[in-house]
This record gives sequence, structure tokens and C-alpha cells, in this order.
Amino acid sequence: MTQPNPAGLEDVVAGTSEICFIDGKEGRLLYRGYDVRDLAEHASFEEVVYLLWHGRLPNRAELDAFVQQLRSLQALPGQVLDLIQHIPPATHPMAALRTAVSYLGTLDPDQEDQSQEANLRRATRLVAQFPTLVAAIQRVRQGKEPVAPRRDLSLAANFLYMLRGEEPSPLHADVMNVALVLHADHELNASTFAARVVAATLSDMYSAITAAIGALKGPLHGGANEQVMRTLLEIGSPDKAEAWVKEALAAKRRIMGFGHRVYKTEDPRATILRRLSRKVAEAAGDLRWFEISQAVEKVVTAEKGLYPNVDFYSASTYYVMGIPFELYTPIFAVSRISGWTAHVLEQYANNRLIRPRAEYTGPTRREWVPLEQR
Ligand SMILES: CC(=O)SCCNC(=O)CCNC(=O)[C@H](O)C(C)(C)COP(=O)(O)OP(=O)(O)OC[C@H]1O[C@@H](n2cnc3c(N)ncnc32)[C@H](O)[C@@H]1OP(=O)(O)O
Ligand SMILES: O=C([O-])CC(=O)C(=O)O
Repeated sequence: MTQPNPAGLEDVVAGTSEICFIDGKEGRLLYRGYDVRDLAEHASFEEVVYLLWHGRLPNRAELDAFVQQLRSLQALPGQVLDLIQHIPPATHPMAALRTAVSYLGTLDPDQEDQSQEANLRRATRLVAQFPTLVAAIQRVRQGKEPVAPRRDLSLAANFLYMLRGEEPSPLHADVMNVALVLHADHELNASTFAARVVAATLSDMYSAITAAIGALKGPLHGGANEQVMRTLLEIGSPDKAEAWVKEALAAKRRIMGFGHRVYKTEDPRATILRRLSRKVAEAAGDLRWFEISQAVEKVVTAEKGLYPNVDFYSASTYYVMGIPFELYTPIFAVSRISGWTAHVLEQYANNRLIRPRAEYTGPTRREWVPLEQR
């Protein structure tokens, strides 16, 4: 057997992929060769999904056709809407999403078909349905009726529309689009790796995506954005940030939204989200959450040399947009479903079972002791 791997498989190259490149030293992120900063500035989320799946940007006709296809698939089957009504309202929306996606698998129109074409159709349905699912889950939790999707809005605008029951401002629609572009893919992060492990057994796409949702939910991964907002609310004002952070660090607590396994400098997505956070805050005339975030960043960077990751400034951005914090990780999933499905399709296209070894550290030879003698 090869040498034992470092804890958490740090820096272990566990496979090849053509989808996403991260330079952790320089703080660069590319989707299929395109810098995420250019995509955030110019691309719609729909274009990015096409790029991730097909390896190239769509032309006008291809994009129009893809957008129309997505819009035709946004509505949820009635059985899923019924299921959502039966989920206890106190359930975390990520748990509800995981349950609903698993149920969607039982209603899959392509049931036994495991061809690449059928899997691309599944991926398309999932990307189209995730915003509708998350919005419906939230509205039902709040005792409201789900809002039906519209066919004349971008995926980002439609998501906010279904959540709020009214069309978002162009600023909020734009900010949501950029947030979706920024969260779309990130190489072998924990949830994508989980999805690929499941796909590599040749299990179905819904099983892989359900596993990925479970992994994203954890606070060390996508669940951190919700925890960031809880932190900002607890701190309450910029002048309290320094003492709060110092006390948390002294107690060896982690400051959510900081640090990254791959980036040893600022996460390029955080740079863009910091700007967005300020922009929505200025437009709303409410800089409090942005200023607390900046104050926290200053102390964490000075004390620990840690940089904000993608989950840090997304929290204050969404909060000022009036989005409740339990939805921050589901919004991550609304975007990351594009990357998860891209990786599952890539895994199926060139599959080998993923099955590493463990370095055994338990006892090697023990004598059996009969029950009465223990
Ligand atoms: C979308 C995403 O998944 S982005 C990541 C979202 N997660 C978070 O924001 C949670 C907070 N951050 C963390 O817990 C970590 O930075 C992780 C999980 C993201 C990466 O962790 P790893 O690469 O495994 O680093 P590891 O956990 O080994 O930490 C290394 C050292 O930095 C410290 N550290 C890392 N992150 C933090 C943090 N956010 N706050 C305080 N200390 C931290 C650790 O305590 C550890 O210190 P020690 O060596 O003195 O014990
Ligand atoms: O890459 C990671 O480990 C986590 C992350 O930033 C992401 O999934 O976007």
C-alpha cells in the first residue's frame, strides 16, 4: 500500500477533471478555463451552467434554447408540493431539500435509463427545479402558499420572485445572478467529492445529489454562510466585533466564513462578494452588517492570518436583501447543483469505482472472550 495520506486528504489529488481549476496560492478560480471574475462580470448563471456541462460557452441560439428548456422544466410535480406540505416547519430547509430531491428521484420520468442523454436531461431538470424547490420549502415553512415559477424571468430573478411573491429589483436580480455564478463549482470540495463517490458506484444521479446536499449542509462546508450571519447578529455592532472575535479565538472557537483548505490567500469569490455586500448595503441605506463584517475580517486577519472564504460576505449580502439566514446554504445548493451534476456527468463518462484504503490503527490480534467472562 502507498504511504498514509494526510488528515482530511489535504492536497491529495484524488482524480482528474476538466471542469474547474483552483490556484490556491494566487487566489484564482477558473471554470473550464474562464476566470470566475470575468464570468461574474459578464455571464448569466444559465450560461455558466451550459459552460460547466458542455465545456464551452453557448452561442446565442444555444443559450436561448437552453434558457427556454430550463424555464419549461421549473414547475414541481404535484406530489413534491404535497410532500413539502408534510415536512415539519421546524425542519432545516437543507434537510427538507435533501428529502425533496430524494423524492424527486422516485418520480423521475427517465427511471431506468442511465444513458448520458438521460443523465443530462436529469441534470437540466434539477437545475431548473432547485430554485422552485427552495422557494416552495421556505414559503410553506412560513405558512404561505408556494408561488408558481414565471417563464419570463432569469433563473436568479425567478428564484427571488418565487421566494418573495414579487419581482425583485434589477439590483437584487443582478446580485443573485452573480452569487449563483460564484458558487457554481469548486473542484473536489467535500460535497462534489461525495457526489462523485456515489456516482462512481454507478448509482443514480439523485442518490449522488442527495449525498452532496448532505455534505454541503455541514458548517465546515456550505453551512458556514448561515453561521456567519448568526455570528454577525450576535455581535450586533461594529464596535463589539474585536472583543467578540478575540474571545472566540481565545476559547479556540472557529470564526465561520474564514479559512480554506485550498486558498492560502483571499478566495477570489470573497473579493467579489465583499463588493456586492457593500453595494446592496449602500442601496438599502443599511451598512451595519457590512461594517460588522469588515470589523470581524480585520481582527481575524490580524490575529490568525486567515482570509474570508465564499461564505463570509454572502451572508451580509443576502441579509440586506431580506433573505432569512436558514436559506443561505440552500441558495448555495441552487447554484452548486450545476457543478455537482457536471461532475457526476464527468464521472459517468469515464468511470472507475472510488475506493481508497485506510491505514489501520486498531489492535491486530485479540483473543475471543466468551460473553460470560467479559
Ligand atoms: C464553501 C466552503 O466550504 S468554504 C469553507 C466554509 N467553512 C468555514 O468557513 C468554517 C470555518 N473554517 C474552517 O473550519 C476551516 O478553515 C476549514 C474547514 C474551511 C478548512 O480547514 P482545514 O484546511 O482542515 O484547516 P484546519 O481545520 O486543519 O485548521 C488549521 C488551523 O487553522 C485554524 N483555523 C482554520 N480555520 C479557522 C477559523 N475559521 N477560525 C479559527 N481558526 C481557524 C485551526 O484552528 C487550525 O489551527 P491549529 O493548527 O492551531 O489547530
Ligand atoms: O472547495 C472547498 O473545499 C469549499 C469551497 O470553497 C466550495 O465548495 O466552494
